[in-house]
Amino acid sequence: MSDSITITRPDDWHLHLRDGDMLSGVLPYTARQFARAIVMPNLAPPVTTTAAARDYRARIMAALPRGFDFTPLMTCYLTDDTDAEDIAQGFANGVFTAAKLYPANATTNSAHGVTDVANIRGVLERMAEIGMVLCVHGEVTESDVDVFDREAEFIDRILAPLIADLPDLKVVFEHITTAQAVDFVTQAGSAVAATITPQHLHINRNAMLVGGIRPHAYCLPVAKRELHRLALRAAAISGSPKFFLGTDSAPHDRAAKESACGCAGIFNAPFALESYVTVFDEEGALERFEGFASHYGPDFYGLPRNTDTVTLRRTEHVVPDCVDAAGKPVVPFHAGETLGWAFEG
Ligand SMILES: NC(=O)N[C@@H](CC(=O)O)C(=O)O
Ligand SMILES: [Zn+2]
Ligand SMILES: [Zn+2]
Repeated sequence: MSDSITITRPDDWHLHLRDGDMLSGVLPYTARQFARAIVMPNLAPPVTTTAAARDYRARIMAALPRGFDFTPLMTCYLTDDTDAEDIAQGFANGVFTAAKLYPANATTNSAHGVTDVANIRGVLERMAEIGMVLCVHGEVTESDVDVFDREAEFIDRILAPLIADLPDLKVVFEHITTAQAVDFVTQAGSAVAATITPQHLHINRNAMLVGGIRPHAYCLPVAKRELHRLALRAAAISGSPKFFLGTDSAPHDRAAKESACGCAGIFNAPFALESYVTVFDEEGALERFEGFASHYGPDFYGLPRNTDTVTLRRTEHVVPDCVDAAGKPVVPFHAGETLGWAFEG
């Protein structure tokens, strides 16, 4: 039983950094562990143009404390009116790394999202030509579809036809939560990959609903039955380069979560690597952690792997009930639990 593990420094391929005080408050937690992160564009208003992404990236860099080496990789929030020329130029200029498909009203700040993928067919075709990755929040939004079925329905109704139509388009099916998504990604060609969050490896829907309603376990896509969690764990530790790390760390201040209509999102940035490595350890797959955390993401995006390393050590520590994010209290994932691994840097 090894007491420590040293791996190539990881990147986070799905992250919400927010803006303003919240940005300053949460950024150090991510920058402490990760070299780069795919930064989600669902601000209010969303980041829909190269100019807006350039400004947002500058605000992120201004919020980064001295001594951290961190590179934000920006994404473009696709709308029905996205200009293919603008995002292609943003990609060519190194402002955009990817573009993000939010089905309209699927999740937090997605009201300006795409109402029908047919409306962005030209943009997606252009992205396929230039090799720009499409990140997807994969849930349908029809009111007659049960919330627990929305990801599986998305595969059948939207994703499978899209991939058949544009087989060269690089697609990351983000924060997958179902066995159906695991199967779909496994069987798809090499242009299709998926990210997996720590929470979906640790919790099923009971964690949210048994013994009281627990708003800090609520995120979208919502955690599913145990059989899905087990399928996700098997995928994460499989060694398949199609599955890699994306935390979907999504901070909301405590009051916005503990509400009659609580926001979706789990803030896992403070102990993200500790959370993931626990899963690989429990599964007896520590030797496959580095691929998932540090290799398959950059390989898929066509970016170089990081060259420095980080170390995690087997040490018990209790996760605080609440952390401060520039004056705002935010409840972290695993609050009050004891984790068996600590990040050393
Ligand atoms: N995952 C979440 O539950 N919430 C995210 C949005 C998202 O990734 O869908 C957020 O921005 O809060
Ligand atoms: Zn999402
Ligand atoms: Zn997200």
